[in-house]
Amino acid sequence: MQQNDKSCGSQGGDSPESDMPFLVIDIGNTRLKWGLYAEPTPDAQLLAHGAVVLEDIDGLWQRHWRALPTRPAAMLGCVVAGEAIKRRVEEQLMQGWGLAAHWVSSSAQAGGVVNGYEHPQRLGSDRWAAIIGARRRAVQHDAAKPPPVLAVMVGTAVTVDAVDASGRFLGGLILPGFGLMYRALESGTAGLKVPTGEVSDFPTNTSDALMSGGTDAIAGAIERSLRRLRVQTGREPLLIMSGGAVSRLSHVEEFEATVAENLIFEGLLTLASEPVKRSAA
Ligand SMILES: Nc1ncnc2c1ncn2[C@@H]1O[C@H](COP(=O)(O)OP(=O)(O)O)[C@@H](O)[C@H]1O
Ligand SMILES: CC(C)(COP(=O)(O)O)[C@@H](O)C(=O)NCCC(=O)O
Ligand SMILES: [K+]
Repeated sequence: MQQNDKSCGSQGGDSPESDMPFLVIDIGNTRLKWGLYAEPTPDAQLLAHGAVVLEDIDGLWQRHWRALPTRPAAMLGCVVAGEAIKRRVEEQLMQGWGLAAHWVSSSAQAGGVVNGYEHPQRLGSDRWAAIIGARRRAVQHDAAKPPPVLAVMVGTAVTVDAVDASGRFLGGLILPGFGLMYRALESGTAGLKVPTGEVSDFPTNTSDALMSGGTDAIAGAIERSLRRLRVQTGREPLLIMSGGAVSRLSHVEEFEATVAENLIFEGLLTLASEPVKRSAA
């Protein structure tokens, strides 16, 4: 997993000269993740990447970006954290590189996906990017007959989003992530503390019971969505998972998942590579 450090910046091997180095940014409710790619295409080489918790957002330029040998020529991001956080990132991009920020808004159709949300613009833009990244992987999997795909993001919240074989986003679930579940249990009860337990089928102590309960809540939601998508489409869906806490599901044996560490980046690059109108916010 590449993005689990509290605040890490790293530079990948060789940095080939590129006409159009491209920065992608995903600002969630816990962390900002960034990636610098050689060009704005989905198969571009990842030159450098990092993550920072939102409390440390003001150190992005000093601690992550200032020392990069390659200057991005443009950027595209998605942000579901508040307006204030977005501004602080925009300021650093502008002051450091003179770079104007461009942010994805969810739309009725983009990147090969038709958005089935009742109000397409209200879909979280991070979900939209992940859905577009997942659909691209389904097309890559079988270009002639792409399978339906379930895009699961395990971050602050967990989202489970279904795309059918034609590339239509059918809808999806939002549930609390591991941290939110455990904090809710801790603050809502007198006797529970955040667990460091093990997952087991029939837990026999409090820590294991909490750890297993949280894992089963999320794994169960995935299993149910997977089953519904299978029934609705009559085909075996692809299951693609990503997000900072995705490794907590790695031992779940009930389903076979592909972990795509940079699923949101893949979606952002897909969007960047197609000529569409975007608002410079
Ligand atoms: N260093 C870290 N700091 C904070 N959360 C981390 C860290 N490493 C892993 N995590 C886990 O990843 C989750 C955040 O994942 P992420 O995908 O960055 O969320 P978001 O996109 O909502 O900000 C946290 O809830 C936590 O479970
Ligand atoms: C569901 C989310 C909170 C997930 O946020 P995250 O866990 O990535 O921080 C975010 O995508 C969001 O605020 N969505 C808007 C509501 C919606 O998608 O319906
Ligand atoms: K996210």
